[in-house]
Amino acid sequence: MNLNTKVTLFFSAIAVSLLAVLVAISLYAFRTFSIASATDHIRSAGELVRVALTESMINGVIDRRESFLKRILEVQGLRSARVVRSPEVERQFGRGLNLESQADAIERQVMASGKPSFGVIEEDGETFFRGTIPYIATAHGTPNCLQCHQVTEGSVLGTVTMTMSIDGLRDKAVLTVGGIAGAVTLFAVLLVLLARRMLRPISNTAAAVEAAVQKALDGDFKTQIEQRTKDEIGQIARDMNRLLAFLDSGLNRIGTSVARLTERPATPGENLLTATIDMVEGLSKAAHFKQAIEEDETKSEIYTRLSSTLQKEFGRQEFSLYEILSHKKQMKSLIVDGRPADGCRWCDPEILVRPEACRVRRTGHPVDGIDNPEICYAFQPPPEVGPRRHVCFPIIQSGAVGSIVQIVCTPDEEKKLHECAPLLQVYLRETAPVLETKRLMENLRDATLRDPMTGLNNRRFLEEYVDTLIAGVQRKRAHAAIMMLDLDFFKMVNDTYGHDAGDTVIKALAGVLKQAVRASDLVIRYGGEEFLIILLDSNAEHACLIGEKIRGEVEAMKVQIGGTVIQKTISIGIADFPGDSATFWQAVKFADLALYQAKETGRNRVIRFTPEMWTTDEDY
Ligand SMILES: Nc1nc2c(ncn2[C@@H]2O[C@H](COP(=O)(O)OP(=O)(O)OP(=O)(O)O)[C@@H](O)[C@H]2O)c(=O)[nH]1
Repeated sequence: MNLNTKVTLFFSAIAVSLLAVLVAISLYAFRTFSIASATDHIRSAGELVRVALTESMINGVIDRRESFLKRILEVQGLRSARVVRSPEVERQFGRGLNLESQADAIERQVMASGKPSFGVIEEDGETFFRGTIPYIATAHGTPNCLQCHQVTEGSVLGTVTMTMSIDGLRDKAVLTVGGIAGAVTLFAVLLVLLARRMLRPISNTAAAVEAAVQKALDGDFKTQIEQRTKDEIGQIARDMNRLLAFLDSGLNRIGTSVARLTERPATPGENLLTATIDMVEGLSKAAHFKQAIEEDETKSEIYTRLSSTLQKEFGRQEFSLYEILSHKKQMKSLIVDGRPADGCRWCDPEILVRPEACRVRRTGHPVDGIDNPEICYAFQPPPEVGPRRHVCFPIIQSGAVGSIVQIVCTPDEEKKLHECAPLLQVYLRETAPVLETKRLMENLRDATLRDPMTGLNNRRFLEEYVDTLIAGVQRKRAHAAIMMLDLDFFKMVNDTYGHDAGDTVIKALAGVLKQAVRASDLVIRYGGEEFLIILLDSNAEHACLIGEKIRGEVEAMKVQIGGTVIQKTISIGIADFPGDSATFWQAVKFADLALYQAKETGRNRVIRFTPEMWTTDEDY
């Protein structure tokens, strides 16, 4: 209900109430006044009749009283008048005129009580005021009643009954009350009109403010409210316009900044306010995300967090995360649909071994398979899942594509995916430098754990890795064979051909050793020309066979140095962990003892550790 209606109803209610009260009071006052007035009239007329009758008696013309009583009816408003004799008077003077002895009930009651009776009566559909007044015998006055009437003082001599029409009075009352009602109604109507006129600027301004607020809620702050008056209402309109203008320019500035951050221009017709709120919320979440991944320890944790963010924040269930292994010129699948995976689900697996087949990897740009479904031939969703679209984003690290995020969706999710793409790219931009830092740190760490000359892991790596290794062996209740290897008379190579030649031989040996074992086995450059091989899930017996194979391959190895071919042999000692010792480093020492034995017994041989070596060579 608007203000105008409320005011109209309010004043109408007041006017009706006022009218009702005034009419009630007026009617009551009129009635009271009319009765009082009629009573006085009848009392006066009654007294006149009494005086006239007394005079008639004195003058001896009492017989002509009937004519007097008829003439008195000519008094305006008086309808009937009659006198009734009391029984005492009848006894003294006879029954009198025809009607004078026919007292009705009221007259009898007045005669009995000596008290007048007044009241409104209905007769033949008409309303009258009737008064019956007793004539009381009194000893006062000249002549007094007792001079003629043989009654005691205070006796009722008779009654006079008169009726008066009160139609005139009623008409006047109706006229007066009608006048009052009309005046009140007119006053109320004028009051309502005046109030409405005064309220119009308020209600119009209120309606304009309401419309402006509604538009503002829809993101449009450009509305201006008409300033209709110069009073407080005008001030409200002016202040509201200032507020709207302030919000409009502020929101535009925020929106522009946010759009710049998200690289997402505002789309026509969208609610700028809610879009900005959403984007600011998104940016805030992205900032928290960045903080979280900065505190993550490894790249793997970052990818896992990114994966769960894609699921929880973006509602994505089908996606892939890839990493580019630049030094191997390969791509690695890390996560598919939220789970760790090393294969492809949504792309041709060829991209893993030939990253150029991946369009994002090749171009360094996002690939939008929604606008252009045929854009990337490597996108090959499994036929059984039905139609799918994809958008792929690069994560640029060190100026090149370091990782790739691929989002897959059904055709009816295209719009949603397009909408969330700018914010997703914000997340990926936040992720890029953190991933890059982690990658550099991992490379740095890798460098400290690797021998730069051979590319093999070094002794420090073994020291760091040993706990994991032992835990793995113990968990699987398996064995690990430890193989200690040392080139025979290597010093001669340096002495004869120079240190570079010695390096070349060591590098060639590293290649032979790497080739001789499985990728899961560990080949470690343990010292200068000393190597350690750990064969996982193996035992000493099997290691002896491998050791023999290595020994033969090293013996057959020919290293070309200038015009000279160098051939060397190698000695190998083998121990079993935990077969020979439950302590890993003790088992390494046993392998070293076996190597020492191999050297001692002529070199170029493979010797498996036996417990006697420990007891007989305690001084070693
Ligand atoms: N060129 C080169 N030589 C190295 C490297 N590391 C260790 N050496 C040399 O390897 C030689 C090892 O010699 P020794 O331990 O005395 O033994 P050996 O001559 O191999 O004889 P045996 O082990 O007893 O068969 C030393 O001369 C070291 O200087 C390296 O990285 N490059």
